[in-house]
Amino acid sequence: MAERRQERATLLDGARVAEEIKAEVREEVARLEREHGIIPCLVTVLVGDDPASAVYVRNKVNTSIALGLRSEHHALPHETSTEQLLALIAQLNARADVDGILVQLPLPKGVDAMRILEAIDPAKDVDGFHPVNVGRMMLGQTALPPCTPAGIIELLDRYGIAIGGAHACVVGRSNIVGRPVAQLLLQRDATVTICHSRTRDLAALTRQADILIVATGRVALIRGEHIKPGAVVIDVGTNRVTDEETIRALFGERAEERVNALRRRGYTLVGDVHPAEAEKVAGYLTPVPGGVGPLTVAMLMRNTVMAARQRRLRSN
Ligand SMILES: Nc1nc(=O)c2c([nH]1)NC[C@@H]1CN(c3ccc(C(=O)N[C@@H](CCC(=O)O)C(=O)O)cc3)C=[N+]21
Repeated sequence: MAERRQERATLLDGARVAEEIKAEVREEVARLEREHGIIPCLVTVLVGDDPASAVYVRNKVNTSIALGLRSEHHALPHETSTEQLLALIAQLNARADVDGILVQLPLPKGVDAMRILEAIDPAKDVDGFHPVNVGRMMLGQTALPPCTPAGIIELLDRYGIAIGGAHACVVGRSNIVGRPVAQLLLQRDATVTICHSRTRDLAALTRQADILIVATGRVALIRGEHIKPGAVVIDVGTNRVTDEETIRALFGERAEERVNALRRRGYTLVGDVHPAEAEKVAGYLTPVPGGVGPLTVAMLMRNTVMAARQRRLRSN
């Protein structure tokens, strides 16, 4: 008898794995205080009033507090200058009680984001965005890895998905996800293809991937035809969709719940992967929300504790 493929992809429960990681971090925080009197402190900086950024930062603050970390938040007006931000960073760099500095992106157009990121002390760069940390990661000396890429690797590991020897295809080449996740996968001995907006035959490449990672910010860029049957699909997209028609097209028979969310909140979150089509082809799939997003926050907490240990105890 012919082997029957499973009807639907297994969902990779990022939210659950994030809870596991956070529980580990909480224990580590308690131990640091008990044994060394150290309470790691994360400082968040938000410039302007983008509503999505405000949600993300609040989530980071609340999670820090829930895990026993200290949290300090700076909300600055949209008009803040590069010089004013640099002055704040210099103060935070100099403070012995500050372990992690997170400047929420995107910054307003008037601010030179690269100058800001380069000004953060690499030892306090819990986002892993400073060129020194990016360079160290390239060399395999992963001091503070970027949170979303590190979270994706953690998710694959905790589900027992083999990376070594697999063909991993990354769609997207951003500094915060595409490039670094490709690098981490390479370090774990995957064969890595990086695709982007100028790639000629996207489907021909993505269809060869055992592990497909999509981080483009384009709703439903990846359809059923882009996916190798049984592949692991990691959807990093977090797009706010506000029209009911798109939601119905994306979720098929399961649209009702999403349409309700839209009516309640004014939007619903969707990824870069067409969920109804992907479920029929992929072997494993991360949902949006509840997939990669929560892992990003969990890894930020872990990085903050790691930064505290490395800087204050000179060990890890
Ligand atoms: N300096 C900096 N560091 C970042 O790590 C950073 C950033 N800037 N700018 C924006 C992106 C985006 N990002 C997310 C974090 C958590 C969720 C998350 O928890 N999402 C939930 C849903 C949240 C919701 O309902 O809106 C989920 O997917 O289940 C999503 C996206 C971090 N980023």
